[in-house]
Amino acid sequence: MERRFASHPNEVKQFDTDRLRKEFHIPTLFTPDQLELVLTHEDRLIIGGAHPVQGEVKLDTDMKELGVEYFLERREIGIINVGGTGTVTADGEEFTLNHKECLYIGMGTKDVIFKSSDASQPAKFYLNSAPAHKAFPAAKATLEEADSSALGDIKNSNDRVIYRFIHQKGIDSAQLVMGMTLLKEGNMWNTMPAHTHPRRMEAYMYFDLPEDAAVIHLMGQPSETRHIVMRNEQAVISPSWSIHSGVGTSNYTFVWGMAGDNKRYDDMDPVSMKELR
Ligand SMILES: O=C(O)C(=O)C[C@H](O)C(=O)CO
Ligand SMILES: [Zn+2]
Repeated sequence: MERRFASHPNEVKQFDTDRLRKEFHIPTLFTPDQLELVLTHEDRLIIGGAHPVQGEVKLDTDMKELGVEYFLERREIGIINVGGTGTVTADGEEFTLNHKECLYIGMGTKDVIFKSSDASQPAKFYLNSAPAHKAFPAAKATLEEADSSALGDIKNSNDRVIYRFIHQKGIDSAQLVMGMTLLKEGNMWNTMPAHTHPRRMEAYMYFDLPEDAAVIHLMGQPSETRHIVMRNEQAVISPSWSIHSGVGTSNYTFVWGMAGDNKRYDDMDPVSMKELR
């Protein structure tokens, strides 16, 4: 498991492209038959991917790094499948996850195993895991079951639908909030006007992007922005002091996940367009 430390906005101002990417960009999430994990000290979120192709992948790491006996002893996890159909088995209970479906597994679950249903169309399980203090039941949600809202419009090139899976009025959790935003064809902007939420950090994972396409992800304090060029199936860490927005060279989908003081999706501080620099 890779470890990333938390950052101070005054320090981040000085970063060049390489350093920005080293601290915030997660280039590889899906390696065949492996588990990729990055633990950020921003609210201790673990961001990762399980990509079982020929065999099973177990949710496991060097437990010394987490100071526990098993991965979910003091953690909860949200899983969204961005690949072909697969199964997640949590302490013997099997859940089938189709493309763009979400599963939550609570604290105290000892064994989590990922498997693809068809090796020629393998599953890609994107993972966000946050520290938890209480056990909540495992629960699955499809896009139809998620709480959704339409946002933006074609005039502003940001016509999109936000699906909330794990949140205050949906799947219950200790602190994890997770969902997905789908941009309609011809729409390239997400989260503009931008916002921050000093009560929570956030991670984005962009996907459904053609191979030669990119999303120019914006981060930083509103008056001190920087950009990170993102490719398909890559993630980016957004500290609580940072905006998180992006414009694509084509439309795309992204998974967002948050951890922090509260689970109120609408607890955001809007940034006025005039403030951005
Ligand atoms: O398209 C959007 O706008 C989003 O999806 C925003 C995220 O949900 C977010 O940043 C929540 O804090
Ligand atoms: Zn946000």
